[in-house]
Amino acid sequence: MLRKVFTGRRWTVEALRGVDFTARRGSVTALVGPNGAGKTTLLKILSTLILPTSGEAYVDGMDVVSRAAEVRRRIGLVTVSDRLLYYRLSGLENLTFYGILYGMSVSEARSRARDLLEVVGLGKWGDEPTMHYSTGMTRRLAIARSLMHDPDVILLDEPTLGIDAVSSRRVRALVRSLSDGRTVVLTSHLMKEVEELSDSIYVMRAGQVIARGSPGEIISMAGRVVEAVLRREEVTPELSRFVVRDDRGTVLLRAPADVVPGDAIEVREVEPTLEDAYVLLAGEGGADVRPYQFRRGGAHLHGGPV
Ligand SMILES: Nc1ncnc2c1ncn2[C@@H]1O[C@H](COP(=O)(O)OP(=O)(O)OP(=O)(O)O)[C@@H](O)[C@H]1O
Repeated sequence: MLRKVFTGRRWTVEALRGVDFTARRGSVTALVGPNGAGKTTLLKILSTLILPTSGEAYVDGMDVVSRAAEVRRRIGLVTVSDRLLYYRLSGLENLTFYGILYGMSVSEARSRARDLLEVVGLGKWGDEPTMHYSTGMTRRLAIARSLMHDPDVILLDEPTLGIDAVSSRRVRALVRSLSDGRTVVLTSHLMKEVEELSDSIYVMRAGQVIARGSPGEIISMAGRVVEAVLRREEVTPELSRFVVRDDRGTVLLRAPADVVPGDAIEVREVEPTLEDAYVLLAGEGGADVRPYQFRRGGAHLHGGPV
């Protein structure tokens, strides 16, 4: 069970309170949860950027603490704030530079960089300084960079944050293709994206995993879901997280059937979505949901026990 406590002189934050995590090769695993749930902290531990306070984490069966250097060689990390690109350099030069840092010869690095620019759909832009790239293009270049050393594991923190719908589609298609033979772990707040992309989902809240399963399994945790129109005064604080539209006087909810009051103005059963399950699990009161049972302690990225 992984724990991570951040401490200052006068404060302590328990970012991970005993998390058990396994991601499999050839699949996309998503970490979802409200702000502060501990998703990024978990990614940082898996990528050896920070040390766990206690517990173990493995990548390909290797302990991220005692074998950090080997783990790093097997991991590609893509984060939201990309300060690792040199804006005056072209996409090709940026990638080549990283290839050289990974020990490749200049020609080897340049050739791999050219190939990867094609993979991420930036072939035509390779010679353009990256300061001219859009946010979506920069994100794709960051993904290409994370692939330079051909890692087995790709960790992506909010890969489509801040990019437009068309670019997001390209990034999602790219992420999906990355899982071919690799282990992909991503965080996202977009439940549609998670539903579309992932094979396995961990729902985190306040440093703990409160549910995990395939998208279908997580969706089924929402039970029967209805859309209901209520008078505004009927919306209790417990119901407020289910509100999807607030017109004057009446309010539209999407909620589990059993929480909707019997005297609702209108009730209609709908197909549950991942977002419905997420709102139920991770929203206020989500802590009431009992955590699922886990088989082994620690965190594993493929190769670990299942
Ligand atoms: N370096 C740090 N020093 C102190 N506290 C930190 C540090 N990094 C994270 N935390 C705290 O740990 C908790 C978990 O943060 P984390 O960034 O892992 O959450 P998250 O699930 O990724 O959230 P978000 O969705 O907002 O990215 C938060 O309370 C955060 O404030």
